[in-house]
Amino acid sequence: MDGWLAALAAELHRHGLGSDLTGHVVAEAAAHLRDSGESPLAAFGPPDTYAAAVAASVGGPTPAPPGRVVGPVRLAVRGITKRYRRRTVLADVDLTVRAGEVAAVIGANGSGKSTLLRICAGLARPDRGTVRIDGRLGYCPQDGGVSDFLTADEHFVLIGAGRGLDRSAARRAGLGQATALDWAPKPGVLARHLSGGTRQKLNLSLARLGTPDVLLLDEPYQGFDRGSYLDFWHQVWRWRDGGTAIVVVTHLLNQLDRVDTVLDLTRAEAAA
Ligand SMILES: Nc1ncnc2c1ncn2[C@@H]1O[C@H](COP(=O)(O)OP(=O)(O)OP(=O)(O)O)[C@@H](O)[C@H]1O
Repeated sequence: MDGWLAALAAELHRHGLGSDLTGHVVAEAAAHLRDSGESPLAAFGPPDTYAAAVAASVGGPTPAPPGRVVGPVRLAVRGITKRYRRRTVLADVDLTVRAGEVAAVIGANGSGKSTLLRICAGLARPDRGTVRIDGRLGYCPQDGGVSDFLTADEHFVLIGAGRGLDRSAARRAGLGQATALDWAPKPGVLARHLSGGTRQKLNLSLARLGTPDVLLLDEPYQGFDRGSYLDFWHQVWRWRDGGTAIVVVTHLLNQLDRVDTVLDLTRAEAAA
C-alpha cells in the first residue's frame, strides 16, 4: 500500500497538483484503504490512472450553464440526529437541495455520510429530525445494491418493476444508463463476474432507472477507471441540468467548487 501511495503522490506532483491537494488526496486514499481493507489496485486502479483522473477533474468541465434555473426544493433534511449506542454520529444536520442542484457531502471516515444518505433513503431511522422528499427517489449505496446471481438485464427488469417500468422499458432504460457510463452489458453475465468498477456502473444505472427527481449517490465511482470517472461527473452535470436534485458523497475536494452546496459532517462528528 505504501508503495502505491508514494507512486500516487509522485504522479499527482507530475500533473502539477500542489502539495496541499496532493497531501489531501493521498491521505483520503490511505484512509479509505485502511478502512476498507481493499488493495489499492482494486480500489483505485493503477496510481498513474487515478492521478490522471484527479488531475483532469481539477478545473475540469461544465460549470453551470449561464442562466441556469433551479427549481423547487426536492430534498429537505431538518435537524437530523442519529446515535448508535452512546455515540452521536449525526448532530442536528440540515440540508436543502433543489431541482437542478448538486450537493456534496464530505467528512472524515466514520463521520456519518453513509448514515445520512441511508436516512434520506428511508433505510435508517433518525433519533430526531425529518426528511422530506418531493418526487421519485434513486439511491446508489456505497456497497451492495447489486445481487451476485443476477445478470445486468435481470437487475434492470427487477428494479424497473419497482419503479413502474415494464420489462422492455426497464431494459431500454437500463441499457441507456449503462451506455451513458460507457458500459455495454454482455448478455448472460452474472453480476458476481463483473469487475468492481463495472458493478458500480450497474449500481449507478439502477439508481437512475425511472429517472428519479432526487438522486442519492454514495461514492458511486469507486473502482472507476479514469475515463469512467470523468464520464461520471459529466453525467452528474447532465442530470443536474435536466432538473434532478443530486446528493453525492465524495472525498475529492477538487470537485467542490462545482457543486451548489457542501455539507461537511466532520465537525458534527468531532463534537460528538
Ligand atoms: N448499523 C450500525 N450500528 C452501529 N454503528 C454504526 C452502524 N452504521 C454505522 N455505524 C457507525 O456510525 C459511524 C458512521 O458511519 P458511516 O458509514 O455513516 O460513516 P461514513 O462517513 O460514511 O464513513 P466512510 O467515509 O468510511 O464511508 C461509524 O462509526 C460506524 O461504525
